[in-house]
Amino acid sequence: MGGGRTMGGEGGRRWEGEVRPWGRKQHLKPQQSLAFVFRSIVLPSPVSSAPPMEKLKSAIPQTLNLSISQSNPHTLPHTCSSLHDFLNQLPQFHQMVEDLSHMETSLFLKTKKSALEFKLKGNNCFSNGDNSNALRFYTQALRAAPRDANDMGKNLVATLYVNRSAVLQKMGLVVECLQDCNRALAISRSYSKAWYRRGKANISMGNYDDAVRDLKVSLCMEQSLSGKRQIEGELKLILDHHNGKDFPSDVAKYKESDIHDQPQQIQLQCVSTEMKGRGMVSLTDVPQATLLHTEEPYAAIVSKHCRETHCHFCFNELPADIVPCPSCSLALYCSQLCQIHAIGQQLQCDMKNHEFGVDLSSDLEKYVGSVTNASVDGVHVEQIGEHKHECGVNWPAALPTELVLAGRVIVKSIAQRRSFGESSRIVNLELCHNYVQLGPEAKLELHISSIILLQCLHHCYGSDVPLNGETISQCVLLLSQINVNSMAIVRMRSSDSTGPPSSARNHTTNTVEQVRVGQAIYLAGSLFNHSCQPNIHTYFPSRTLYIRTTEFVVAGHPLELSYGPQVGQWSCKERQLSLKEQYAFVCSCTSCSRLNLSDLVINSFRCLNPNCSGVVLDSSVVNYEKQKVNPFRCGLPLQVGKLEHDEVKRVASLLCTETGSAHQIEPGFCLSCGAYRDLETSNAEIRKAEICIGRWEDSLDSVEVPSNILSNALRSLDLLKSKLHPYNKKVAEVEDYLAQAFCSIGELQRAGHYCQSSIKILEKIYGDDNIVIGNELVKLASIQLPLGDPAVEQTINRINSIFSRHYGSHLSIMFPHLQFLKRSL
Ligand SMILES: C[S@@+](CC[C@H](N)C(=O)[O-])C[C@H]1O[C@@H](n2cnc3c(N)ncnc32)[C@H](O)[C@@H]1O
Repeated sequence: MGGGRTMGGEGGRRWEGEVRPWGRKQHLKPQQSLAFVFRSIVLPSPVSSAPPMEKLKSAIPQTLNLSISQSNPHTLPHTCSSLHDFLNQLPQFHQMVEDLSHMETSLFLKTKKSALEFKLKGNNCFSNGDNSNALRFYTQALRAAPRDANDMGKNLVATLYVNRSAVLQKMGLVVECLQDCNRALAISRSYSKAWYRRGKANISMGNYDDAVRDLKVSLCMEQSLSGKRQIEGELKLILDHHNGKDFPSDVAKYKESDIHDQPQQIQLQCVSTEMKGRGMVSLTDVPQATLLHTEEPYAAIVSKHCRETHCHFCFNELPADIVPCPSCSLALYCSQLCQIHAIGQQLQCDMKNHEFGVDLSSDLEKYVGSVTNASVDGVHVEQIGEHKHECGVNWPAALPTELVLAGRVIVKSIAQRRSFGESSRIVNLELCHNYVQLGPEAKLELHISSIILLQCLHHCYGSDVPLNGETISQCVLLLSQINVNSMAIVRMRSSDSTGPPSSARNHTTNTVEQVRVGQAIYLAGSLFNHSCQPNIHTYFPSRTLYIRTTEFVVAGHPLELSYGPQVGQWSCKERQLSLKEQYAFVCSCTSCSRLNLSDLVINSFRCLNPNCSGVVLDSSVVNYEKQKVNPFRCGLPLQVGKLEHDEVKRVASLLCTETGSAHQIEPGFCLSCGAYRDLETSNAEIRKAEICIGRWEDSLDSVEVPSNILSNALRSLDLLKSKLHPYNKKVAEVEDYLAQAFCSIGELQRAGHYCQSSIKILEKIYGDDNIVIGNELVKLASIQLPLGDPAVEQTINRINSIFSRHYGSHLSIMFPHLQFLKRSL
């Protein structure tokens, strides 16, 4: 279950496993093309006057358009150079580049004026006891404040950190409060208020030795008499309670050492395959749940919709004490360490203010040094600096994510090229790409996007990013590499991580959702091919890629993840179409090339013969299934090993007989007994049932589900069951919705019944140990718990076993809700 390659919405190689949240249908989303993204660029004034991409496109002469549409990697330098020459003559193109890359037009520059406005709002909220808004405004002020701005003789950023620390303390967030004090002190060591507030935070945390030292330093720094008296009072109160304890450090938030699991010594090898290009295998047998591979991204970027909620470096959720970029108002980090990773330490050190002005005892002097240097000097930071070149200009916010990611790749390549003394190319990742398979529209968009991106980078890097046919064509190919190789960094989110509902009425079940928080390029990770029935699983506790086997894999067998589509999630036809559309390849994985039971039943009809459990297929399925090799006839093992239920075998009994039979895979005819079903009539009735169910699904979001709608839905389910095969996925989906509806009206017994029925079908089409089943079992456990159903123990054990297989020792980091479920037993 791949994290997800490429650009676009759900369904691509961007979700690590299918998750079916209650009440939401999973639809195939068409790929979001660059055209779409560009059309949707909304640059707030004053940049909104930038000419839309469509205008640029329509200005391009027909002949140039034609040669671009016919271009290939060899002719790219020529077409790129011609388009560049053409665009260079257009005033609106220059205007667009100027709006995107010039600091003067930037919407993300810091200004003291707006910082002071936010500060004032924060102060007002704080005085009125409105802590959450005070927190919000101080954070806004910090985003807006230039790092060298002064406010009433003090550094404005330091003042804002101290103000925010006061709010955090009031909110009981003492660790965050202490961290903000540290940040203020890293800027201004002689800031008495910051030492005082730090002392208070240390008192709350029971760190009395530190609290006393903080207050002593604060006392030395304090100018006013009233202030001195207040600090003396506080010191007096705590001097009797010495009990030195360490406080948690700000830098502890992103520590590689938090993750104990190390990849085992499995030797992986990149091999060439006939159908899929390069691929990865292991040289030895690999047991299930083995951590095979970990890798840092070559470049990574936060998703647009997570910019305000997730750290732009490690992609974890932002805490209350957000650390903004010191140079622009766009980037946000969860800690100073992540900030340094993203922009480099240089900027921090500039801020250091070594003057002190007061004589301290050597003991206190040492203490001050340890506090004010800790956050920047105390840890080894690999300075990636991937955001540095994006600071204070519009293009990183205005251009599509994959284009900004390409910018990060190019900048890193340039830095590497410099250190290796190379100069001929701006980028060469040696990854596969899909340029030749792209349509005319997509090729044109890649040309224009590359020219715009390189213009923006050229503005910052000058001759290091030359603008010519060669460099633009390298960028075009890079974008088509990002198309097929980038992975989505996803996080599992549980809808209820706090606890069970207090009453059965209006119960909402717990669901697990995946959030796409970022997009990244992993060089070795890009060499793993796709299988619709993968044997490895990828996940991202931070921005590091982890790959683990989900089953025993013999030496030399391909190690393959899913780029999105999976057996059980979609039929073979849907998977093939999706992979073709998004990655431009015809999937030749085992599930797409050999008959398997899941693909036969997932969209099938019931046999008319009441004593037969055979499947009836429609023509679109038949066309795909007919092209597959029949493993049953060839004596090959079943590919969906976990589907060896007798009853499922019976539905395809024809296929299981090695001798063959008179029956063929033909639309409308039962594969088992050959009985004919009129699919046109069946489909008409199914459509009626679906309309009724659709109406009912729409009502699920309302507070009360009308009872007549529920009884209609139950009737529709009966109708579907009379036409569709018992393992048709539609039946599972309707039962899942019914479980949700019964939950919402407090009928948990019935909810549990439908939830279980749905899971039984999904087990047949996905296999018992698929992560999807684990996610469905989380819903079931959240129904069984309030019912006091003893079966919940077994459910939770199964969840544990499925998720351990996928996340190994990272299970508690990836899915903290499981701890809660276990405690509830
Ligand atoms: C992320 S790359 C994987 C490594 C790639 N095979 C290579 O040689 O660099 C994705 C590309 O590999 C190929 N590929 C991956 N899985 C495949 C599959 N199941 N069937 C056919 N081609 C596949 C496709 O060309 C796809 O665009």
